Amino acid sequence: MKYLTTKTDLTSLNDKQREAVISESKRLLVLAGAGSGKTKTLLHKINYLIDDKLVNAENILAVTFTKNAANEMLDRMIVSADKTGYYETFIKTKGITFSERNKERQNYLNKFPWLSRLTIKTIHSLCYQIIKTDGVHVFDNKFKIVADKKGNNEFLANTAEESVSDIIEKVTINLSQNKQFLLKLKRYILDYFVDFIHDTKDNQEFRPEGKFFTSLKGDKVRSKSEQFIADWLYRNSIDYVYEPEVKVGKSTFHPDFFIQQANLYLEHISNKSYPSFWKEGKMKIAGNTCIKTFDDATHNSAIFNKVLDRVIKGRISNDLSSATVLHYDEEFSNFRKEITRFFREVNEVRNKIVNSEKPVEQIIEEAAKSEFERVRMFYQLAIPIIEAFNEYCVNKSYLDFDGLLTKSIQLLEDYPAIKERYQDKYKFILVDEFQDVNNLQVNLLNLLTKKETQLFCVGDDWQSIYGFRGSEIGYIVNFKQHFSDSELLTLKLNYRSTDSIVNASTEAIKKNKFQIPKDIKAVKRGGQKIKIFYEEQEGQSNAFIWETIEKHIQEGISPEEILVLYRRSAMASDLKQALKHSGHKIQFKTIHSAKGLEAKVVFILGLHSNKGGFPDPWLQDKIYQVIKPTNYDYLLEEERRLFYVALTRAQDYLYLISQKGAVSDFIRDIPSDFVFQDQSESKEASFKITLCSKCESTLKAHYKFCPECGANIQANSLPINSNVFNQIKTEVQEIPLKHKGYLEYHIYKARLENPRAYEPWSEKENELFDKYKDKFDVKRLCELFGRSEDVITARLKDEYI
Ligand SMILES: Nc1ncnc2c1ncn2[C@@H]1O[C@H](COP(=O)(O)OP(=O)(O)OP(=O)(O)O)[C@@H](O)[C@H]1O
Repeated sequence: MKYLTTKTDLTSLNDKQREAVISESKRLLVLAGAGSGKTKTLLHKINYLIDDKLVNAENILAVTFTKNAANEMLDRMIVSADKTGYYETFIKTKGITFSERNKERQNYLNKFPWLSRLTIKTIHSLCYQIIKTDGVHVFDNKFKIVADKKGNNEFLANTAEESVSDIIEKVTINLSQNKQFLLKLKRYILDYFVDFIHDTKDNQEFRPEGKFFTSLKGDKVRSKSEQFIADWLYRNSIDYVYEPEVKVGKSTFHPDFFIQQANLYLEHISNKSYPSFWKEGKMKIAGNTCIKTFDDATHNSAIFNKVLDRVIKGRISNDLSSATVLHYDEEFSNFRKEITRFFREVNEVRNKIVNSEKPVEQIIEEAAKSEFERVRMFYQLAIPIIEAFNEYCVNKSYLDFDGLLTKSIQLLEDYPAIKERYQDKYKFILVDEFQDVNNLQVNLLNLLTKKETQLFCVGDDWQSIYGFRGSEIGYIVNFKQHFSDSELLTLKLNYRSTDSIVNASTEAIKKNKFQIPKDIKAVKRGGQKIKIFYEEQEGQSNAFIWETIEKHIQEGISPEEILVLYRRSAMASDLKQALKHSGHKIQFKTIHSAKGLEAKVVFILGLHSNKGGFPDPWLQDKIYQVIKPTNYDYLLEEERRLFYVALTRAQDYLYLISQKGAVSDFIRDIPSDFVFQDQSESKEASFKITLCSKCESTLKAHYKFCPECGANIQANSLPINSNVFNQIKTEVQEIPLKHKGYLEYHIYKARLENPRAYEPWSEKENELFDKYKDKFDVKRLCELFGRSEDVITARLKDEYI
């Protein structure tokens, strides 16, 4: 590239990055793989516009997708402006709190007024500002934000006390005053969460081997038809006994139902029922009234309702209208988990409908056409809930995150003068992580952009991981179709990771069909190949991870530079618990929340092919297919992109945790050239174990004190081999299988029961103990000091070592 003199220091950029910075293109996409300096390029562009092009900072808008990313951008801008280097040192200081950081950031923004004139914001925060300023035309500018979860979000000061799920539950309770709605909801929860009658096009009618269907009353019955009868009785508040025992002479029968109020037995006849003449005869002799209902009638629920009305209600004298009132709480008290999951799905669908920009009527129509009963039933419940939710929010002046966008779009569309004001203000719009945009966001960007505006986007289609909540990878892949007269520039050098990591991740992502092929090269050469650990039992990798972390820390890597990643939080709970006592504060993150991060050492957990492993294309659920039909391959590609994001967070060391016999397909996609060769699925973890010569406990080699007897290990240990260890751990049956292979069993057990019990005593604790030991009994001392009774007793007797 030709030699260039700029006021802005662009010497730390490569040629392509510099080309992007100085480009005058009105629509430019800088496309690159991970770690290739996209954000760095975008920030240099802002500096360049201000210093070289003398653009007024007020005319620049930089958009990100998370508050963290916006803050990170601001921090990086301050660092480049602050020539003293103080701010850079400050933000790298260990242990500074979130609010200290915010305060210092604000100080610096005051110090450099041009920086505070820049608009560096999340897209939601930009919309928030738009609605606050001009929202009165389309909504209410005194609105409150309603968030998915209570707690932290970027509009905390103006967030409603109730969360989205609170409101969903509230409106559902309200709708449940209608008994039909309440029972329909209960029917859904019982059928599809409790009884798991998933995905069958027609519910199975009869299963002779057992009772699989739950009635609204809560008992288990044998067939869908019997469930229908039981439900009908329940809906009409008619008490019944299912399969009562009837003795006639020496014979015992179990008719299907006994309805005491009508003194009536009911036998339901399906084509799978056993012949009933004999039974009927006997019942008649005994003077019992037994009526029969037939399966054929159940195929039409209206007819069957009539049949039951006639044969049962007619025989009951008391007033049915005085039926007991049903209460939401009572009906669902045993199904909290299930109803919460249902609400989550309703919310998911609610968000997807907004993002799809399809009218609700169309969704209702499509759902009604579904060949799956579960889907039809779901939408019969979900749509009234969503409509009631929307009405509730309007009445309370609440906007959710998508609402911020839809209202801003409506405002700019309906009020051209306001739109022009924003267009004139933001002459330069820079978008980071462009691969994550959804329809609404692109609509908004289009409204903010006029012909003269420079739109500068950076992104990586390989890292598009928010399709599940509406982002559209098509905008980046087909950028040229969506933005006319646009240009594309590709960055090909990865500065973050070693070549094994770059090559492995590039090979893995190449399996995706919907992508822009890129030839990415690593700047860093050499380094360790990727290591894969194959667990034989769940949790067995914990010891391996612990030891690897210890090893890297001893080599001088700080714990903050170690990152543990996982697909879903549950995958890490065991390891978190196991590492709690290691004393090292390493970072744990879901892959989605690790976007944009980098770390020297990365572990990726849960790379197995069992249920809940990785890949896990959960959106395949037919409920979501109504709004946006997607096939398995499409969803699998998003999972693969998520895997790519995880791999590319690692700078130097990458460890993948898999399972023997259930290896994730994604691991198989990594060519063996990039994997540590001493590994095979069959190789077991090795443990460094020592034996305390005082009490003969087995323990980890690096322990200083024996957790059992408190002896000094350095002086009292004998190395033992892992065979002894394995022998011990298999002998102990009461330890859950998943913990075997972690720490030697009794250390683990003791530490779980009383984590602090065996830690050495600090000076302060010694001092307090001496002060209080005569004032309290042993039990209280155990509570106060978090130690076991034997330790406290030993101390009281001055026997503790
Ligand atoms: N020209 C360069 N010379 C040296 N280092 C660079 C250069 N460009 C980027 N880097 C370094 O590479 C790393 C990744 O940069 P950055 O975070 O900007 O990448 P990115 O493309 O936005 O990454 P990702 O998409 O994975 O989040 C950073 O540590 C950055 O300092």
